[in-house]
Amino acid sequence: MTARGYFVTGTDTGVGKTLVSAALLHAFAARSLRTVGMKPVAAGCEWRDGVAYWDDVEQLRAAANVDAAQALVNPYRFEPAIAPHIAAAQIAVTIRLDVIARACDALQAQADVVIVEGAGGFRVPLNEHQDMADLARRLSLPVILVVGMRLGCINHALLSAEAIHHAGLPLAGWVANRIDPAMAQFDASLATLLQRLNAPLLGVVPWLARMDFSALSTHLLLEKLL
Ligand SMILES: Nc1ncnc2c1ncn2[C@@H]1O[C@H](COP(=O)(O)OP(=O)(O)OP(=O)(O)O)[C@@H](O)[C@H]1O
Ligand SMILES: C[C@H](N)[C@H](N)CCCCCC(=O)O
Ligand SMILES: [Mg+2]
Repeated sequence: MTARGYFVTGTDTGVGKTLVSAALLHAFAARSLRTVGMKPVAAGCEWRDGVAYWDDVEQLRAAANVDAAQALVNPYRFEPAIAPHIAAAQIAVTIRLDVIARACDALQAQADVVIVEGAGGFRVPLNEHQDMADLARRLSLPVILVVGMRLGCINHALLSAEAIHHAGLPLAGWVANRIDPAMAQFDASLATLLQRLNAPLLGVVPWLARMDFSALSTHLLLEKLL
């Protein structure tokens, strides 16, 4: 539990990375640590009264106890909810890892723990040559894998773990997030992942009708983090 931050990835987009990242921020804050969230690349905004909002960025900011500058928390944001390298190319922007790494350094100087949320899964491209795996490696952060528990997640989780290992990064832990309350064979699937993922299970997040990140943080066992 001594890492200066974690890179939160997932088995896919929409599997609960933001939810788990927010819960982690609350859990670390409950241990009297200064926390900040980072969403280096956000794709897909909501418009409210003519103003664009990126929900992940808002949620991470709300869950953190350090109020860091928006440009550090979220160096890159794109309007359409599409793959980031495509969104960037559409407006002639190149996502640069050095820009993100500098912002992360600045956040680390302001907080004890920085929770960096990826976008989509671990091999989502960021520019012509680099992807999320390169970013996690550049930031030198241990990885937390959020497994969205639904049919197909066993394969996605094992492939993600393999890619994290291949990137030379520690898989500090994984979280089973129950995104499909009707999933058949939930217990057997969880048992399979427990047997085959070579990392501690930090918690099982139940299907939640209402979001309560603070209560949710009690489902995460931080002491199991490497
Ligand atoms: N355990 C859960 N119970 C109920 N709803 C959930 C649960 N986990 C996630 N969700 C819902 O699923 C949706 C996707 O979750 P979330 O935004 O955290 O995914 P993500 O992995 O961060 O996606 P992205 O790749 O877009 O960042 C959200 O509407 C969230 O509220
Ligand atoms: C728009 C979405 N919610 C994420 N921000 C980006 C997901 C990119 C997925 C790319 C892919 O793997 O095909
Ligand atoms: Mg998210």
